[in-house]
Amino acid sequence: MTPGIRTKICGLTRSEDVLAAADAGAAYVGFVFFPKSPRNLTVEMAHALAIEVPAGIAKVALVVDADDGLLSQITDTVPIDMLQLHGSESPERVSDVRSRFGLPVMKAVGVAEAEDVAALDVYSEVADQILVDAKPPKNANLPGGNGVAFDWRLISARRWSKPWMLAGGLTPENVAEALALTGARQVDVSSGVEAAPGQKDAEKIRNFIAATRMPSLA
Ligand SMILES: O=C(O)c1ccccc1NCC(=O)[C@H](O)[C@H](O)COP(=O)(O)O
Repeated sequence: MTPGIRTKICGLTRSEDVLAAADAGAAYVGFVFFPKSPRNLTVEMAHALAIEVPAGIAKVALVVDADDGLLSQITDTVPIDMLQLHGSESPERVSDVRSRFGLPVMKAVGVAEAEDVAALDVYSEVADQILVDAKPPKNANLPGGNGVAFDWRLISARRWSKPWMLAGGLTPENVAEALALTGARQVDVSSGVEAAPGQKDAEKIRNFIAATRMPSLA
């Protein structure tokens, strides 16, 4: 087993899925606060799930262009460790959220073509982590969690000054190749470990994390 690759299982909605992620060795779990999403949680639901997460696994709250009211509601109610900003938040807003809420902030940046990569440099200056995700398809209802990958070669020679995660269309079958091509040390997955939108599949979670630990990724 190769230590070192850290996995975030995003969009958990059920207690059994939290336990499956923890048992499989997830480093982070993500809770989505976005009403249009099939993975959306109320703060009460998120609180109930968060208190079941074993110590040592970081709990991430994912929001999309959230105002301070929603962020306060989440941070006052749910014991989270990190905020994931997954909308079109500006670099200034990222800094503002960091200082107002006193939590590390991960900014998601969508990549579809070479020119999108520049934004990663900008956000890596202000965020604690960056999530290098696929840009949503044009007709998508969601800004993330679409199960769509981008061309990993676009970032294969790139490094940033902050920790970063690779996301977008990762699956148990392709994650080893994605890691080898990009050099990522952290990955984020939602759709690729689901049985249905919002319902994780314990075997897929296990297979996904096992695939990140292949000896070639040492
Ligand atoms: O999952 C959602 O429903 C969602 C809604 C709004 C913004 C982001 C959302 N998900 C983001 C993620 O789950 C991941 O951070 C990432 O986009 C990878 O998702 P996937 O391609 O499904 O593995």
